[in-house]
Amino acid sequence: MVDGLGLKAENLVWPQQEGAVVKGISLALEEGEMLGIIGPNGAGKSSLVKLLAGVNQPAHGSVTLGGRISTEYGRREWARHLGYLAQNAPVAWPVTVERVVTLGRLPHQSIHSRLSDKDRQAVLWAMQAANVTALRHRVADQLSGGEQVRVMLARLLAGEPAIILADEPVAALDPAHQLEIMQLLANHARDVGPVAVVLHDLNLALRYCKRLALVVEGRLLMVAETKEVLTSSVLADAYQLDISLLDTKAGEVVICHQRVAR
Ligand SMILES: Nc1ncnc2c1ncn2[C@@H]1O[C@H](COP(=O)(O)OP(=O)(O)OP(=O)(O)O)[C@@H](O)[C@H]1O
Repeated sequence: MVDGLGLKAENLVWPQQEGAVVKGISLALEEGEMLGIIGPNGAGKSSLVKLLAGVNQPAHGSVTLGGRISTEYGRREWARHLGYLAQNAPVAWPVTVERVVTLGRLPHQSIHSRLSDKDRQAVLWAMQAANVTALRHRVADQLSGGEQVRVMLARLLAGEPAIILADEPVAALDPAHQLEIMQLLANHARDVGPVAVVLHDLNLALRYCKRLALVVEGRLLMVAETKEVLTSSVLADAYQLDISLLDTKAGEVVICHQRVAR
């Protein structure tokens, strides 16, 4: 990570002050953490992550990486530090999975350079990490939705970014692959650099994220330790949900929820 200083957003407003979707959010990713971003549909989570990722520029406020404002970075340099996985990112190209994953090396290559051994190793490692090696010769746009998410994650990992921003990466995955990808992201946070992940599954948030940022109507309602956010009163406010935390025999805590009676 650049200077070990991480990613910091201050007072982000988007798309403009009038009718803003993101209404003045400040947030910093801490070293070694996997931050969960939660909140109801339409709250502004994806819009926030696109601002953090530099996909959209704020009307007000700033994003800094290692103390430098995001707009001072060239696109390749930025992409070497920060990997962004968009929500429902479709694989739009009728090329092999291996080719798609290899595109993840672009930030490390000059325009006409050939693949180096390091590039090839990174691609093989990324395919293995995202569990798509068996799919490597398949045509990417013919894969299932869940397989495509894993391919796009492999493409991101091949770029070896320090920071990962992932927008609902597990929404289309079966339970086993959900756990696999969440563990992969948690390992990245522990060993490489911070991860911010948008989640709707509160049980996954509880299990994998030490801190949660709760976004409601374009504002950061709360950013705190996961167990402080996942309480009955906070979730009743944010989602109109009645929740119970249940201790299982295996020692894990599970969230059960139902709509608050109107
Ligand atoms: N380019 C845009 N211009 C104006 N409004 C937008 C734009 N993109 C999204 N919105 C609106 O901003 C609001 C927040 O959308 P966003 O996708 O950020 O929410 P979200 O919290 O990620 O939702 P979900 O959980 O449903 O994915 C929505 O009302 C959406 O219609």
